[in-house]
Amino acid sequence: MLRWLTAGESHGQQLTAILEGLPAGVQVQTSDLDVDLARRRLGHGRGARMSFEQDAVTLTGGVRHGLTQGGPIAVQVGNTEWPKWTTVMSADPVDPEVLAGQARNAPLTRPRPGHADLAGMQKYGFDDARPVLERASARETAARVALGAVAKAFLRQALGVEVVSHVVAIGPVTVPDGVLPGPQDNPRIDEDPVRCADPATSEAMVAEVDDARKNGDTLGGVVEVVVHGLPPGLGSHVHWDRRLDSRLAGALMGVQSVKAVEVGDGLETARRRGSVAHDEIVSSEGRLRRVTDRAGGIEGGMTNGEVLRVRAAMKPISTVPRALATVDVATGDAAVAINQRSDACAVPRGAVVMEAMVALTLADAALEKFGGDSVTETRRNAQAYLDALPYR
Ligand SMILES: Cc1cc2nc3c(=O)[nH]c(=O)nc-3n(C[C@H](O)[C@H](O)[C@H](O)COP(=O)(O)O)c2cc1C
Ligand SMILES: C=C(O[C@@H]1CC(C(=O)O)=C[C@@H](OP(=O)(O)O)[C@H]1O)C(=O)O
Repeated sequence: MLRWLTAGESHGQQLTAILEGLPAGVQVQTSDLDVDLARRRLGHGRGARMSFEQDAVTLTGGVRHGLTQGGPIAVQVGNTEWPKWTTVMSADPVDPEVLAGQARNAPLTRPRPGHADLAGMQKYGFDDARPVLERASARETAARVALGAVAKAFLRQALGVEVVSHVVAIGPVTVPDGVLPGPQDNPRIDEDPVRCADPATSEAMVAEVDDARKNGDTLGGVVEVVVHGLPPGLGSHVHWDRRLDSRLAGALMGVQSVKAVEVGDGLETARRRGSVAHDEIVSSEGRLRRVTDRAGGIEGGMTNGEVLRVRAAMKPISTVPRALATVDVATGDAAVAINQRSDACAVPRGAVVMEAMVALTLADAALEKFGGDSVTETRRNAQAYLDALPYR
């Protein structure tokens, strides 16, 4: 079983993450984590913080000389602005007079509709949104992305699996049907500012983000994670919490701002007749293949050996510069919501987070199926299973 945990606040010293249960012998080094962290920082619509944040990452446990050792993998991601926040975010008590002199410590009492502010203040008994937004912030996703890079390395080395993603919608601008990145075609942020695999749509998406920003507004959208090379049989039909689609949906819904998850053609499939909703099976060159992949590579809660496709819909950013109506909870008066530095559209960045969540979930399912204390053992077990499959 693979387990992972994150800790840390958006303006604290650092984020901390632990991944427990990964076999020994996975080749991974700091630069692999850096690559995905850099991808998560970029994308049209990002806010000011992402232009200077360094995501200083350190592997502090579980990896030696570029190889996992079988023990928990520990990662730290430093927050670049920490020196400005040492007092306000101090773990130890601070002299109230010193705190009072800190503008950054002024209580945030005008909760943003759509953010965690108000419900979090009510639930935890705070009269200030600071402690809520510090942990609700998607800053935390940097820690997940660092772990996701490790999970991707495992999937590639054990099973030859590639996890890629692309942006399929920003606001109302949507890619045409049938656009699907191949295993080596992960849209590159240095080539496409919104990581959309269709150039014409990408241009329209950029214009949509510019227009929203100009009007003091924000946008959401949809990302698709595409996984190539999966064997059939990850997950199970036998119990609800072992279904891979259920686990993937939970993992993706666990990302800040995700409000819907679709597997394969998802909602569109619900509108079709059965005769055109499923993926007919044919025998071709000695192998069983599907003519289509409407199911998105999952049937009965298990991978079916086809390309896995899952989509996650992110709502528009709730820190809307054209501030929304709220109530100042300190006075009870009508007010405009907190408006602080923020992304205008985080969808291209969010896609990298979704990749990480899918990679971690699949690595867990792969270890459940094939086990292995070393990656060599996992690979051998997976190969023996594939070799013994009665129908391929
Ligand atoms: C990569 C990423 C970046 C985000 N950036 C911001 C942001 O800059 N400002 C903001 O208000 N919300 C941002 N969000 C969304 C909030 O974190 C999220 O809406 C909030 O935590 C409330 O959770 P909920 O939307 O799931 O209800 C971002 C989300 C993601 C995934
Ligand atoms: C810090 C990140 O995203 C943040 C997510 C976020 C939110 O409310 O979710 C609000 C903003 O935080 P800040 O006020 O510090 O600029 C974003 O920048 C990040 O992705 O690393």
